[in-house]
Amino acid sequence: MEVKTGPLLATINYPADLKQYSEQDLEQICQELRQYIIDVVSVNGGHFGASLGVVELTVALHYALNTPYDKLVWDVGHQAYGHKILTGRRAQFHTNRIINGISGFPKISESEYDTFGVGHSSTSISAALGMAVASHYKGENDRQHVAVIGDGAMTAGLAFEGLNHAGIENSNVLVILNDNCMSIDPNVGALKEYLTSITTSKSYNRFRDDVSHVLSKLSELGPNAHKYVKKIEKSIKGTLLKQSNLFEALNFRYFGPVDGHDVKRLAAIIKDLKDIPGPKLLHCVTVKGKGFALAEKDQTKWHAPGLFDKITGEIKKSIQDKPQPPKYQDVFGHTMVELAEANAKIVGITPAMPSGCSLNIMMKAMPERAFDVGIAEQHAVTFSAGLATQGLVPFCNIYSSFMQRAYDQVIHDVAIQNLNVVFCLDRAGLAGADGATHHGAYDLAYMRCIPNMVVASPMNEEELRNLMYTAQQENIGPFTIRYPRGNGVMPDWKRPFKALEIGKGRKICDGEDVAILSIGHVGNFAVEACQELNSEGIFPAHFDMRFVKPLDAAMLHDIFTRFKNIITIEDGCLQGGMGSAIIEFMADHQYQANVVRLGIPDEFIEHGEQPELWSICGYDKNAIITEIKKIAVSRTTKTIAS
Ligand SMILES: Cc1ncc(C[n+]2csc(CCOP(=O)(O)OP(=O)(O)O)c2C)c(N)n1
Ligand SMILES: CC(=O)[C@@H](O)[C@H](O)COP(=O)(O)O
Ligand SMILES: [Mg+2]
Repeated sequence: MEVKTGPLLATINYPADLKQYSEQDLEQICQELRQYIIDVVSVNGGHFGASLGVVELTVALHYALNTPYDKLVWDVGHQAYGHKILTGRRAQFHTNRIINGISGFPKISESEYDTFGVGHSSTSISAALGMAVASHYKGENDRQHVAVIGDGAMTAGLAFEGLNHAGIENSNVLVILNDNCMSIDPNVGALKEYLTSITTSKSYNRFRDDVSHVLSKLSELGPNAHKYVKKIEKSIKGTLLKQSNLFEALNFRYFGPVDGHDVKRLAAIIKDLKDIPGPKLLHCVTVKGKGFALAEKDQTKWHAPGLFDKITGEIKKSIQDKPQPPKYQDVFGHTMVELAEANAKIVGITPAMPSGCSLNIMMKAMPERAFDVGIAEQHAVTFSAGLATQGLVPFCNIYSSFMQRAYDQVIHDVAIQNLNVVFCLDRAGLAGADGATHHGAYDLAYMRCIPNMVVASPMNEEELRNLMYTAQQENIGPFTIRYPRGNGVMPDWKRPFKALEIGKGRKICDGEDVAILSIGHVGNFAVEACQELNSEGIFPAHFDMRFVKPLDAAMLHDIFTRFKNIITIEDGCLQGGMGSAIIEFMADHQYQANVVRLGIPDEFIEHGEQPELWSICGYDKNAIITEIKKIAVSRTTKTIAS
């Protein structure tokens, strides 16, 4: 949909166009940019509050820096809509996150202004430092390297690894800490409290301002005085400021806190900082959702609100003719409370996704037994391991793609010690509009190869509950349950718990010609496909594997004995996934069958609606029907020929 642009913004396609304007015009440009983001996101969806919060910072950065020569790295990238609009993509912005449209995150292949592909958090400092060191090797010492990182992203270990290294490299790196006290949910942890204290501490700020004031006055005494000032500054920094400021202690020159919505001041400061070599950190204080009152007020809801009426702020619900089944994440959240009420050993852990995974339901009901540990997937896993060593039963809930970051912790801290940690992997499979960075494509493959690990996936809400119930039993070892983004299939999901036999699948329907083996929610696509095929006289058998590890050997022996055509279906990568496990079983037991695997091919799948992506990857209902018809037709042809 075509959306109108304000008069100044209409003239700006690239940062060079921005530079024709005076500092006095920047405020109007910000206002038009903010309005444009509101106009487009309201009809198109996507992340919202974060981009509104950095409008001034975005304009100031592109005004003061010489991008793309200077390197600007956005952390996570969900706040980079303004950046996209100012760097050649205003006309495409209405295609944001839509299939074949532009990505919702910076992406190297999309623009030379997108210096680093993002989506997962806390990579910006390391990436910018890598670029800075490379510039130094190439002799391009006038180049600036800027990492814009939020207070939420700053809580991850990776961000501190970057700071730790940058502090001794003497490279041209400017870290801009965009501090809005928010992650998706309110930010948590001691670092957050520290940032709040330096933002609000009058005595610290007065002391720092006094020091700067005295030093600048001394500098005015002439070039010789400048030398002494540097010496005094060094010794003050070496002692007092270092002791009172975390970033100074890591060898960064710390500037701020500054008002991140004062575009003129920001542009001036960024220009000044260009002349200061070495690692620097500018602490900007901003408001997430700035300029859209409702988004400022309920920042979690407006992180990514979906479509909304930009005048009334009413968030549009998709109109369905019948009540929808619940989201898997909500079944997880409510089931946690039920299980924890009955089992005092259960605790819940999320790395910064309480709303996204619905652990907030447990955090509200039993706050002392549910932990948001910040963006810290590695810590979440090892913290869970520690809890498990003491006999507690941690349910560690992590989005499937974010779990990739904690792989060593899963193996080294949990699986080798055979600890009773339950991993609930949300957003497993193709996640939709967030695209390649967020698809939970690899979990079946990366969990299946770990000794001691049980790997299961529910086909519906009842199975999710029963798997969670089963996993809490004592001495069961590490247990992974993965389920997708979105709704299940059972409006009446709250049924009594039943323990499931580990490694046991179930037959959904018997049939002839071909056996469908599915894992997880995609089994419902197979059910629909079978219904349609039955009406055409084709009767495939269908089995819900439920567990990818251990496999149901008895069921598989029966299947391989009776069927020569097998189709496996999974919402996960084909390489190493469930279909691969079935082929391994076939080879190990010397069966011979024609096995067709449907799932995510060996390539990165872009953004789009989930059904569009399932269709592209060839494992939705229609794709299953097509595959089965190929087999059924070839069987009929063979029968006629013989
Ligand atoms: C490794 C990883 N974990 C979790 C997320 C999910 N996530 C995306 S944005 C976000 C909040 C980031 O907060 P902050 O960096 O402060 O940015 P803000 O939204 O406040 O601008 C989270 C938790 C992610 N993208 N990557
Ligand atoms: C940027 C980011 O990582 C999150 O905001 C993510 O987009 C959330 O995804 P869901 O919408 O599936 O919770
Ligand atoms: Mg934040």
